[in-house]
Amino acid sequence: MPVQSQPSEQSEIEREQAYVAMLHSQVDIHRERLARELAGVLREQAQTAQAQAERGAAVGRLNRRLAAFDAAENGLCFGRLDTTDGSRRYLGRIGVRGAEGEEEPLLIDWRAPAARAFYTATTAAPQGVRLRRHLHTRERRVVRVDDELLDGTAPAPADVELCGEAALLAALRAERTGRMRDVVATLQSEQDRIIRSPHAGVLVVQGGPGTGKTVVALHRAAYLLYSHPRLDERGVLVVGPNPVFLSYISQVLPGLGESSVLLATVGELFPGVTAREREDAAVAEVKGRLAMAEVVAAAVRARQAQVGGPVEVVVEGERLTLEPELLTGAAERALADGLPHNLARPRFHRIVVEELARRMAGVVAGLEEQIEADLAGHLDTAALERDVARDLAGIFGDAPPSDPREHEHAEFEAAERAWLKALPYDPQVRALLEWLWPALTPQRLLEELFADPRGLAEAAPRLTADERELLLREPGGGWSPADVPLLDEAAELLGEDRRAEQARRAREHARRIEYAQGVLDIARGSRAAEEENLDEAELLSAADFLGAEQFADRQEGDDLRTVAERAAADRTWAFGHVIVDEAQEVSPMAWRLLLRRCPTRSFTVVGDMAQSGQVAGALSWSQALEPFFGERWRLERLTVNYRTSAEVMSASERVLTAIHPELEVARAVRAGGVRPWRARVEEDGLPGAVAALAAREAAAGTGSVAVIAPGRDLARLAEAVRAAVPDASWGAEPDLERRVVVLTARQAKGLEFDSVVLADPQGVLDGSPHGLNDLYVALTRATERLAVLHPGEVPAVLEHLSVHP
Ligand SMILES: Nc1ncnc2c1ncn2[C@@H]1O[C@H](COP(=O)(O)OP(=O)(O)OP(=O)(O)O)[C@@H](O)[C@H]1O
Repeated sequence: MPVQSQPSEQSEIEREQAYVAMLHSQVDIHRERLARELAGVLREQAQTAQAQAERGAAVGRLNRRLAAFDAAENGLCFGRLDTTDGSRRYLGRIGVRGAEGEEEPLLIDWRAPAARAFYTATTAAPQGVRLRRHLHTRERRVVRVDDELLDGTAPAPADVELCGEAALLAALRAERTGRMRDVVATLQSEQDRIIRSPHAGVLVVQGGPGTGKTVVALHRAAYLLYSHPRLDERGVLVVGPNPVFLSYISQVLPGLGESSVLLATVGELFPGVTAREREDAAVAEVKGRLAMAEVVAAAVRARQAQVGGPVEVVVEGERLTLEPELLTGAAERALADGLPHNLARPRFHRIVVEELARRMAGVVAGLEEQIEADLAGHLDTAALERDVARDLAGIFGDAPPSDPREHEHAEFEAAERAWLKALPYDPQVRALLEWLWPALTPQRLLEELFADPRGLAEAAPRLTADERELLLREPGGGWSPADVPLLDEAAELLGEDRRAEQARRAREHARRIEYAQGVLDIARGSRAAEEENLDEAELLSAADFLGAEQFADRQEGDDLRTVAERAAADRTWAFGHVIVDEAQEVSPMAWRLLLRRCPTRSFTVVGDMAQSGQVAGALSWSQALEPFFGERWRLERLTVNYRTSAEVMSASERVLTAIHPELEVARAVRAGGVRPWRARVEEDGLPGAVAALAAREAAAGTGSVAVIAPGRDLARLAEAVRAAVPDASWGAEPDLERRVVVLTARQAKGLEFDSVVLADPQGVLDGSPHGLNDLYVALTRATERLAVLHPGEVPAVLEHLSVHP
């Protein structure tokens, strides 16, 4: 272990205080300048659409920079590196430049290459670093410094070396608040390597509980946004397993000054749909299977003129028959360029209307012919007329008269054109076209599919009858998170016919121009009236600068939403990078959705296969990712557990072995905590015992307490806990900032608490086919204390815990 020297002299702290104070005043100057610049841009008149877009971009950029300055207010500067060549660098949450002309920055951003040694220099490989100093600050005050000398005077440790061990352990010992914090000051070398790995391609990070996978994922988002400034425009998507988890991590990126990041569950990624319906894990599992892509595609195909026999329509009393082959041919032509359903629809309709028009024109021509033929039976006047005309032409040398068939053809074409115009308004024809090829929204397609046992059987022949039964439901019941990837799949295949919307916008725009013209005319009119009394300068008005169109554009206003807000509202938004946390939870159908959100396939995927709670969860990363990325992904591992004490980790060891004998338990950095224990309680006494223990834990310290229990028993236990601790929180979206929360293992995924009371481990095991994984998640949430209360026998995997006296 490197030497941890605690400079006793107050003077060291004072010295650093002076530097930190100077940094803050410099930041204040920059901030003021930025605020002035922003106010100036907001005052500017953007007169064209392009200028408006540029103004919007400038406002976004300045706002982001101001947010970064604000976020850096706490912990602005947290480190110092002294090198063997005598130079010194300060590191912080943002970079701070000195006065004009000064080359060296006053503070180096933690993401800059020059900051890297702070996270990676070790006694064995000091990289020219002599001293690494951690500065602990409270608001703008320096309260402590921790030093490590890497100059070779200390022996290299035999085990893995921690960077800034004192600062790290202090961070890990701090009580949990219900919100994750950033750890820029104490990132470890293996984490740093992953955070800075190249942006392109797919990076998979496997690590046991508490190894900092979430920490790495979020700091990587901040790193990528810093080192690839263009990413700011497309934004980064961070996907988490549930809203509770997202609220737990929600402060980290804003705290790092990054706002171009959208945090969402997969269920939140279809704008306009709130997927809150709960459903059985078995139903969600079927919906998540890759085979569902084919089911949705078949359901769409079934709505594209798939008829069992000839189709008839009556127009003006005429019965016309369309053969199935004709309709199939029309469908193929409509889809020829790979158009989605709703965009191919007008084409299909046109082809069918053309056919009907041709037939109607033919019918009418046929009728005329019939009448003429009847007349000809009496006298062939037409032939006679033709002979006379030919004779006359021979006498006077005229061109021979045109072939009457040409005339008939022209008549036919005119009739056809008339029908082409008229048929789309014929109610019967319209009904037929709508039936053959309806306009579909993803919602309508799925609601109709899931309400129709026959249609579902045809679309999903590879599912068993029982599996199809799981999918059937009444329409109008709302959407579940597992429906969202299906809606997205349907949206891709259906496409959106935006012509109506575009026409509406065009009309609206024209109306605005007309209105603007009126305003300008009034302005000019009133000026003419006042001209005699006013100076030239005072006469300048909107009318002098703007045309009606520009004026109308200005009325429409700028789009000042952040990148994250715009991305959240747009299903087709392409993110620059996607981070998937707890990725072992992501179903194949959800992967397809995520791939669409990032066509460049730039992904960071973090998770732990041992914590998979999916019924048909993938057993390995290869199995999970191969269908989407093939072999094109890199695997990194995190091996050190920062959350859980060695004692708590060893309590969960047998569970891990039962799940995946080949997975190694992550090495815990902290030992010497409280030993986990178990106690048997009477079945009836479980709620009372859980409540009493939760109340005791809450009273014992200031840290957070979680009761983790099987879903089927959650309400009963939560009520008992609330009787003892009235402000305890539970439910669909529990408030993590309360001292005591009651959760299922599924809800607790990714979270951590100072103390965990696990109620009824057998119930957790029995609650899902992946009960062992859920139990593993529950056990590994504790940072300090873990107690297990079991009604009846203890599950074998927990037998080794010491029994509470
Ligand atoms: N370098 C670090 N410095 C300080 N704290 C750290 C560091 N790395 C991780 N931690 C802390 O360890 C805890 C666990 O981190 P995190 O939640 O990222 O782990 P995880 O691998 O995602 O865990 P799980 O799989 O159980 O969800 C958090 O409190 C985090 O702040």
